[in-house]
Amino acid sequence: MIEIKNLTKVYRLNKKQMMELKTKDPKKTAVGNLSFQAKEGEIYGLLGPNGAGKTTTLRCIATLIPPTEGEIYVNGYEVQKEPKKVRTQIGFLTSDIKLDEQFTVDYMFDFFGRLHEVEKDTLQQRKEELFSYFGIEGFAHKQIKELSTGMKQKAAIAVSLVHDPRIVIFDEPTNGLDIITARGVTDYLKKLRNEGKLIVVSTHIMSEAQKLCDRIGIIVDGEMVAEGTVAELLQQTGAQDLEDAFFEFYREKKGE
Ligand SMILES: Nc1ncnc2c1ncn2[C@@H]1O[C@H](COP(=O)(O)OP(=O)(O)OP(=O)(O)O)[C@@H](O)[C@H]1O
Repeated sequence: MIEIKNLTKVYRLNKKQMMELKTKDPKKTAVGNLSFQAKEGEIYGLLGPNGAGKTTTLRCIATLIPPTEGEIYVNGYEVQKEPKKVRTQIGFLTSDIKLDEQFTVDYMFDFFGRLHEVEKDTLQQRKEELFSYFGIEGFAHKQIKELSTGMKQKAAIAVSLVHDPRIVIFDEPTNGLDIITARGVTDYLKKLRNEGKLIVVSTHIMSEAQKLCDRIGIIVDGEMVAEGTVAELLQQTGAQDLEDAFFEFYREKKGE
């Protein structure tokens, strides 16, 4: 289970960033007072436009950056107090993941398996399962720098799942993938959910959120503006689909 209580993340901007944003304020609040819970057996989606604060929230959950204020509990472990314990519970994937270019997928999988102290036979079994599911066998022994974007993404997904985490956090899981590979990824996330795991994804693709997520939190300007199942969000707005519902919440937040 993930519990987020009043998460606020403020970035300190450098001079270049201040110039780019045309601001004199050296602080940027990316996420403000955000709270939500997500449980095992569901796919929870953070839905929001570019710059809404989705990646920042996921990175705080994954212990990659510290919250400025608030608390995040991952299966009872607080991210700032017990980050190592939190990392044993989660698999984190982001589309800008850096896999070492000169190594092979096979090597990276074994390397991360050892890092997570996965027992040798279990590691082999998981490798066979994941490589077969994502069609990685054909390029498992190629250097990462030789792979296409989609191949790299598949490799990154397999590596992030090496320790069979109870919670899977994917930042824009289908980013850069063709429709067939994207379907393979979303089907796999559903399979994990059906096995009782908790999946948290971020997306700005309405159709993906509508089809994939059991519950959705809509984020605008770092704040949660609505939360619920697709049916609940449609009911709250009287909209026909998630895109229309999103615009209702968006306009309300922006005072339009
Ligand atoms: N390292 C950083 N330093 C300064 N500002 C940042 C930093 N990272 C993100 N931001 C700013 O914080 C805000 C939220 O960014 P974030 O990447 O979390 O949004 P997002 O919802 O994931 O957007 P996208 O869909 O474009 O990936 C944006 O205004 C962004 O410019």
